Amino acid sequence: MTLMLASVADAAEAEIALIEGADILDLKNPADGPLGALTPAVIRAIVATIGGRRPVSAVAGNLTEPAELAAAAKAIAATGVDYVKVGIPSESAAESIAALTSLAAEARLIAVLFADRGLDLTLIPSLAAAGFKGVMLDTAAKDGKRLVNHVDISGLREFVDRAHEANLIAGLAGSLEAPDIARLLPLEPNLLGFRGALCSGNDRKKAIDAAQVRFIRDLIPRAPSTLDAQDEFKIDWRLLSARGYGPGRDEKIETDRVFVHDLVLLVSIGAYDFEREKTQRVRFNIDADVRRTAHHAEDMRDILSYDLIVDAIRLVLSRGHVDLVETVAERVADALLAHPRLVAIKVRVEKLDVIDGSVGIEISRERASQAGSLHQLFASISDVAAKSGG
Ligand SMILES: O=C[C@H](O)COP(=O)(O)O
Repeated sequence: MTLMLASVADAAEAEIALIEGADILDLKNPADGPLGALTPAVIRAIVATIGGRRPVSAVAGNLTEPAELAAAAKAIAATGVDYVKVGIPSESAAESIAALTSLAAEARLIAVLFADRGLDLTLIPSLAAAGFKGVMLDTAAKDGKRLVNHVDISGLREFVDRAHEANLIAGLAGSLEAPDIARLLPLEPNLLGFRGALCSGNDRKKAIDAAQVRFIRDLIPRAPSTLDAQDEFKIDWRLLSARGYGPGRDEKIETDRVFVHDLVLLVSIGAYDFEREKTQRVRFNIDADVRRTAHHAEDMRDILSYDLIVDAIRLVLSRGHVDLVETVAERVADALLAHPRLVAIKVRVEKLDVIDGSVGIEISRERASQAGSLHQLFASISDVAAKSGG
């Protein structure tokens, strides 16, 4: 499952983040760049205040010289935090990893790579070999550009997948905003990290705001044990389903339609040999029937964003050549039906360069029942927990 990491600057902020449900408290000085460190004395005091109620991480500072970085990380590890986040400088990555290897044997280190400083995915196996526990992708320049402005959705999936293949915790951060969350959750990162989005005016140097922490928290599914406490999951559909009840196709569910129309992308598709050597234009039309909330939609908690549909298409296409439009349509429908709010979907995929006109497929798929949606949700949570060893 995906946990919420909240970066906090002092004990008061840590208490707010803890009360509002952040899963991991990350100690840093946001006034001093992306990985500004607090002093060991301040970190010790905050750790004592938190008193083991949540796991705590702390950053080692914005350092580029390997020996200095290792010494700073060692001092932070000695404060009693659960994890030390260490920025891996792109100019001395191999040397820094080597300098941190002995500490990695005795402390839990999370490497931070920066998406805006030339992301090098080949570092991931080296981090695993050096004994790091995890790797986070973040942005160094806090200049309004978000993580997805630097690495597209298929690149982010590759980052998460490579980290999991190396048995590392995978984290994503970098001026993430509320609409980013639903887009990143399908990639199944173990952590999503936030600072700016939790603060007044989305300004990471200002104080944390309890309402904003709550808003972000509400967008990330909680652990299964707390799911039943959420409004959306008050009915125990698993229990009802086991007893033979449950809303099926006949039950009227109020829906709204979210659509993406006339999206044309260059795709490697086709069963002929000559179609493997080039891309061709493919038009996508998607109509998704989405379960309506009981109240008027007011923020990201109430909707399914069209971004999710575009991302699902791009993720399906990023897997490489596909012979059939039918396969693409089924994969897009499957990916989107994993979203618990989606009730039914129509996917139309047309090849535009085959004849003077278009050829293609239109499929309609619907969720069998709400019990099905819950099954999928729980299955995906246990998959991630298994991947992260937790
Ligand atoms: O570790 C996560 C970072 O503190 C994220 O900060 P940000 O959301 O302001 O980029």
